[in-house]
Amino acid sequence: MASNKMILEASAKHPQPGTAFQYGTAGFRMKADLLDSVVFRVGLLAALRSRKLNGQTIGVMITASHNPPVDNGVKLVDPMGEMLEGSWEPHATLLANAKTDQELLDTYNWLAREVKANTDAPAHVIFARDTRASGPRLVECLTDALKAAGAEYTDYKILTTPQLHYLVRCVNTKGTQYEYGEASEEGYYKKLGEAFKTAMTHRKTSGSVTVDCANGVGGPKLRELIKYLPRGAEGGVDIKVVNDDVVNPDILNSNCGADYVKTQQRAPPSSKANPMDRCCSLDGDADRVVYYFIDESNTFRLLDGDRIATLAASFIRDLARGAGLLDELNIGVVQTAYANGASTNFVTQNLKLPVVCTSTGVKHLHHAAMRFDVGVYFEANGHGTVIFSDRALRTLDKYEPKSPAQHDALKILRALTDLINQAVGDALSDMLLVEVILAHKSITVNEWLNTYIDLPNRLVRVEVPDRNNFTTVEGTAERRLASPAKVQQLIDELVGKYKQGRAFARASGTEDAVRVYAEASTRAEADDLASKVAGIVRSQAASTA
Ligand SMILES: CC(=O)N[C@H]1[C@@H](OP(=O)(O)O)O[C@H](CO)[C@@H](O)[C@@H]1O
Ligand SMILES: [Mg+2]
Repeated sequence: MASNKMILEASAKHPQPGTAFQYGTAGFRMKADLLDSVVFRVGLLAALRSRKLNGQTIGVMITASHNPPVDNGVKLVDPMGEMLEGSWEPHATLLANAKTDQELLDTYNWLAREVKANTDAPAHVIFARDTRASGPRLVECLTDALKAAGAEYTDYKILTTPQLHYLVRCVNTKGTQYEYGEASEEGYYKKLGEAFKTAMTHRKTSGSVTVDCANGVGGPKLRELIKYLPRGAEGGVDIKVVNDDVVNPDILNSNCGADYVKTQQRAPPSSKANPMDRCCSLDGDADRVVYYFIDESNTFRLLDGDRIATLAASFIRDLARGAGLLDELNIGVVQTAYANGASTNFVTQNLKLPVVCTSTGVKHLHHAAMRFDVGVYFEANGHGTVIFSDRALRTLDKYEPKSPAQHDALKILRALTDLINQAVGDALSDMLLVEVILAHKSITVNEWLNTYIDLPNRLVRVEVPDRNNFTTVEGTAERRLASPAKVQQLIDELVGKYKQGRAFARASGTEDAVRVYAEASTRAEADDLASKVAGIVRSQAASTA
């Protein structure tokens, strides 16, 4: 039973440090030292959210993903394993910014009335954390809140972010026709392992895959998962795990991991991979993956989220056709404006599938993907997954194949619905998906790369006095600026001068900067366009400051 006195007393242990906080694209994320009060307050909100949703279980993940080891963060997971509903993000911000314990209590009680949540009703919360040194302390802040708010909770200790999302979905679907899986860490490995084995029937991977785990939680979890997977010789996959040192928390995300590889456009310096070896990198909480290799002329080649999306869409489309279900299933791809134009063309022109462009941030992509029977969504940086609608699952379930070939395709499609994490993008599950597809298509990473040629592109970060001056036009998926006045017009005039030119600028949702993206038919043109657009942004930002 929650009591005002208990909340006041517990809150007094975790005073607000006088910082202004905001629940952003990826929850709260910053220097771990500043987060005690934030995590405490997120605990109160998790209890409230569970109560609002009739006692369904809410997840809390403590992680700062690819950020440096001194940072940490916290985010909420809704009952089906999806991100917190957008309309509740301001509630989190409001609680985090209450200045005193009394103000916090008043805000909490006001919020409970506002959302019509009975603070005495049962509340259920589960949580986990990544490997950061600040994790255990922040867990104490969280449990102080859950106790004070009278919520029942389970501590799942150290997990990847997608594992926690999986568990939330399992707990909330238990005993229903949509039961997602066994609500335990082992249940996660078993589900992926069995689906992988089925999807690999009569196939084998070529060579091995080297997985850089960013010295984060993905390392020990991948080692565990491997125990449930058949090896290469048994029709499975040989996985070499590297950068999996979680004993020394200071090397997390340091010169390795998906963010390093994507932003630096190079393999981790520690990599011992030979030319043409298949490699991939996870990020610090294992919800993001990119593939890469060094080609025969020693050039680094990246296979990012766009490449995974096109590979998956092409495979699933072929399977649907093979099963005789292509007309039954509405398959689509969801990208953001950062997707390479060549990938968008490949999907629409070669695969003949629809592409939807959304604002940045996985929750936008996930939402748009839900409108398809099979929605393939990835951000270029490797966040993403494939989701199957209830209608698609029912169709796959009741369909009776009319030939052995249809039977085989259907079997693989069904296995994919279990292999691919339906709650959220999952680096471990996505990696197994890529391995399955490469084995089925019997292609190398080089052949995968040559499916289409990327347009040269450049992403530039521009620091401005106030990024909030940069707003986008609604309905354009952040591809056009509404303010400062004239900027968009100047960008348009410039872009028209470049062959296959495309460029846009938008304020980052996670960093204090404006991001400029440009692509064009040659490297020199893409670089030139990016630097000129950045110049426009800088000068207009200065004139509006
Ligand atoms: C260009 C880019 O990579 N943007 C990233 C970054 O968002 P920004 O709003 O651009 O800062 O962080 C998000 C959260 O991790 C991620 O979803 C997104 O893809
Ligand atoms: Mg992450």
